[in-house]
Amino acid sequence: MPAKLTTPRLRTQIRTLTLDLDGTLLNTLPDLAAAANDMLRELGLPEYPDATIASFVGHGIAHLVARCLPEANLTEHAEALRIFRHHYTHENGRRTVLYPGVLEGLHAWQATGVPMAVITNKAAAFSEPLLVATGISSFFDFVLSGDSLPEKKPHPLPLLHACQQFGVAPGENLHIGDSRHDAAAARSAGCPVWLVSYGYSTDAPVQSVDCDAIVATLAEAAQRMING
Ligand SMILES: O=C(O)COP(=O)(O)O
Ligand SMILES: [Mg+2]
Repeated sequence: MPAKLTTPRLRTQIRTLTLDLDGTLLNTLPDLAAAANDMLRELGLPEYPDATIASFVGHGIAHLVARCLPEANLTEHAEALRIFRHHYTHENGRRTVLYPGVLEGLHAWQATGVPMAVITNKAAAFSEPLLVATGISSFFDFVLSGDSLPEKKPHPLPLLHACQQFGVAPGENLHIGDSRHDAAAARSAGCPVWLVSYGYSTDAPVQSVDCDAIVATLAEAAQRMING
C-alpha cells in the first residue's frame, strides 16, 4: 500500500517566520573578521582574533568598524568604514557557510507553506548577494536589511514592517535570531522569539536573554513547530 502523503502543518498559531542572518542562518564570522583585519592592517592598527570580532557583530557594519577602532582613531570612522566595505565586498561569501540544520529546517518549514523572510542588520549590498551565493535566497519572500528601513534591530520597526507585509498580527510571526537585539526587537514588536544557542551573542549569553525558547539548530526549531 502506498504511504499516505500528508502536508506537514504547524502546530502553533504561528503563521509566518522571520529569521536573522549573521549567527543564525550563516556563519559569516570568518569573512567579517578577514575584512576587519584587512582594514586594520591598511590603517596600521593592531588586528583582533576572530573571537573578539564576534563580539562586535550584530549591530550592523558601522558599529563593527567603530568597535574595531581604538578610541584615538574614532575620528577616522568614515574612512575606516569605506575601507571595510571595500574589503568586505571582496571577502563576503568566501568562507561563509550555513550552520548545521539550517537547510533541513528551511526545507521543513517550506513544506508547511509557511512564508519566511530574513531580517538582518547587515547592509543590503552584502546580505542579498550572500543569500544568493549560499543558495538559500529562494526560501524567502523578502529580505529586510540594516539599511532597508529608517531603523534596524533592536528597534521593532523591521519586525512590524515584515508583519504588515505578510498581513499577519505580530503575535502570529515567530522571529528566530542569535542575539539580544533579535530578542529586544521581537519583544517590543509583540512577536514571539526563539534564540539559537550558537551564533554571536557573546556580550549577553542567550541563556540570560528574555526569549520564548532556545534551540540548538533550526532543524530542532522546525521539529518543535511541526506536526507531521
Ligand atoms: O551586520 C551585522 O552586524 C549582523 O546582522 P544580523 O545578525 O542582524 O544578521
Ligand atoms: Mg545575528
